[in-house]
Amino acid sequence: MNTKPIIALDFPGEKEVMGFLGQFEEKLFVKIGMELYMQEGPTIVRKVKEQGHDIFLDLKLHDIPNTVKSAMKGLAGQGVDLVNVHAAGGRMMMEGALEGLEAGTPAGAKRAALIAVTQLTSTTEQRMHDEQKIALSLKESVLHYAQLTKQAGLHGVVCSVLEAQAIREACGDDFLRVTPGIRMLGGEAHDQQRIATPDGAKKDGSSLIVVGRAITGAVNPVKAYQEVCNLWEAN
Ligand SMILES: O=c1ccn([C@@H]2O[C@H](COP(=O)(O)O)[C@@H](O)[C@H]2O)c(=O)[nH]1
Repeated sequence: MNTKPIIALDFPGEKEVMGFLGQFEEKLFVKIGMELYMQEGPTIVRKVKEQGHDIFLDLKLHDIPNTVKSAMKGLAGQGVDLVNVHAAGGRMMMEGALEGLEAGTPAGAKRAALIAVTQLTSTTEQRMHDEQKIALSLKESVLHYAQLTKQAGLHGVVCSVLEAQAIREACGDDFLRVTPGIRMLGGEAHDQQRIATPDGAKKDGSSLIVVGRAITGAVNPVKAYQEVCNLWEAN
């Protein structure tokens, strides 16, 4: 898998996305999430793909197993490289997602890797206790979801950098730890709670980093991306 930092294309529409991508000369690894997909649908995936970029389609599916299986079957034909579900949907749902992905991938095409969100990087331990009524520590909860995800046969998880090393030790180095919540030193956290720098992420066991506003909100996004790459690749 491509290990370049994944840029979160959290834009309201195609015009903004193309304006952003047009500033880059190289092929990127980008993330299309709910904001963009809800506006533009599969067309934006096709158009970004046509430009030669790798795509993480971040729709975080979470429903009953049959529904997720069918939805994943539909997504499988869109030619993306990475897709995801919520681990809280349970083992049967994740197995269904994998079955749907296998069934929907066109013959001869490469199947997307499937990962599961553990605890969102915007969540704190206190909020998890108060709102989800999970009595474990946040790290234990993330680790539990990672192990459940591995048992279901998926390729890895979305977690924060703070849990990446423990997941690597428990689930093995091949099991992906995809970490959003990346900020440059002293950068504004916004709604993120469990954050780290790109070099901290590499040191602490991330396999892939997801970076949105630190790049898309920069005055010079190409320069900001290069700075992220330099820190990520330095270690
Ligand atoms: O736990 C999660 C899962 C997904 N995300 C997504 O990553 C990006 C992060 O954007 P920033 O601007 O760098 O904060 C965003 O698209 C989220 O939907 C996450 O942050 N945390």
